[in-house]
Amino acid sequence: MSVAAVLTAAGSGSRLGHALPKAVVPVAGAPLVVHAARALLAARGADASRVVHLVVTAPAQHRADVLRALEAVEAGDARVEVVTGGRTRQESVAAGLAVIGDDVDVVLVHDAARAFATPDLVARVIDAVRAGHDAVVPGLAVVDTVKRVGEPRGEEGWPVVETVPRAQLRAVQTPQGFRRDVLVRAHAAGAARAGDEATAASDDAGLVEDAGVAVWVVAGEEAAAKITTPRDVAVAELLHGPRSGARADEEA
Ligand SMILES: Nc1ccn([C@@H]2O[C@H](COP(=O)(O)OP(=O)(O)OP(=O)(O)O)[C@@H](O)[C@H]2O)c(=O)n1
Ligand SMILES: C[C@](O)(CO)[C@H](O)COP(=O)(O)O
Repeated sequence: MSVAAVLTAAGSGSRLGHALPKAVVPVAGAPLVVHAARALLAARGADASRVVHLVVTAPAQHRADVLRALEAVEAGDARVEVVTGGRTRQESVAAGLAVIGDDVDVVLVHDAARAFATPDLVARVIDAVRAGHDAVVPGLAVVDTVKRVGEPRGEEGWPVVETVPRAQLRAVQTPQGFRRDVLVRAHAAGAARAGDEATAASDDAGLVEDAGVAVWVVAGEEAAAKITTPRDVAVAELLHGPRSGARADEEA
């Protein structure tokens, strides 16, 4: 089974507030995009399938930074390519998808912002597509009670409309995996939404659902949490940085 991946790294990282785009910000010894690329390229499905073509989306003004960062990735015989991303994540994924050949069976879509997702998670997603699911997402059970709210009332707050039964909810992560033809059709059908953050899909599985195709959830992992704010970076440094190993040694 031939697998390609689109690694989204074209966002600005406005909530992180760093001078560089988020994907090239160094965390735990390497830029986020490098950690994410390494996990994708290290993964092996049960039939030894692996990513043979990695397409990374970069901000137009920072293509050179992304290319330079990726020089640190040992790609073996996999092809690594950088394309310019779009105005939204959906547009960026579409730009990546456009350069993937039709000889590819499975496409993974992964966020550089989920830099510490493990190769095991990547392999789990590949295997679920291989097992016959058209679209697969990793998900975690929701630990908070979730309320649906109505329109805000000034600065005061929001009225609660209902409590959503959380046993049925999953917080969805990346990498998400798709049969290539299914993902291409879903992006084509949703293309009119792509240019504006207000209408764009927040994940690729959402586009596939809208196209009437069933989506399957496999177990996600805490390591695949999205790095959005400076606090997330601080947590990632503690969990994955050099001091995390030192602490483990001290405790042993
Ligand atoms: N036009 C865009 C916007 C986002 N992304 C990517 O989509 C992923 C998820 O987006 P998010 O975490 O929201 O990143 P940013 O858009 O960079 O962050 P912010 O919303 O804080 O600006 C990231 O890997 C980001 O690089 C992308 O490739 N193209
Ligand atoms: C794709 C995603 O990571 C799944 O949870 C998420 O929807 C990305 O959202 P963002 O608003 O673009 O960060």
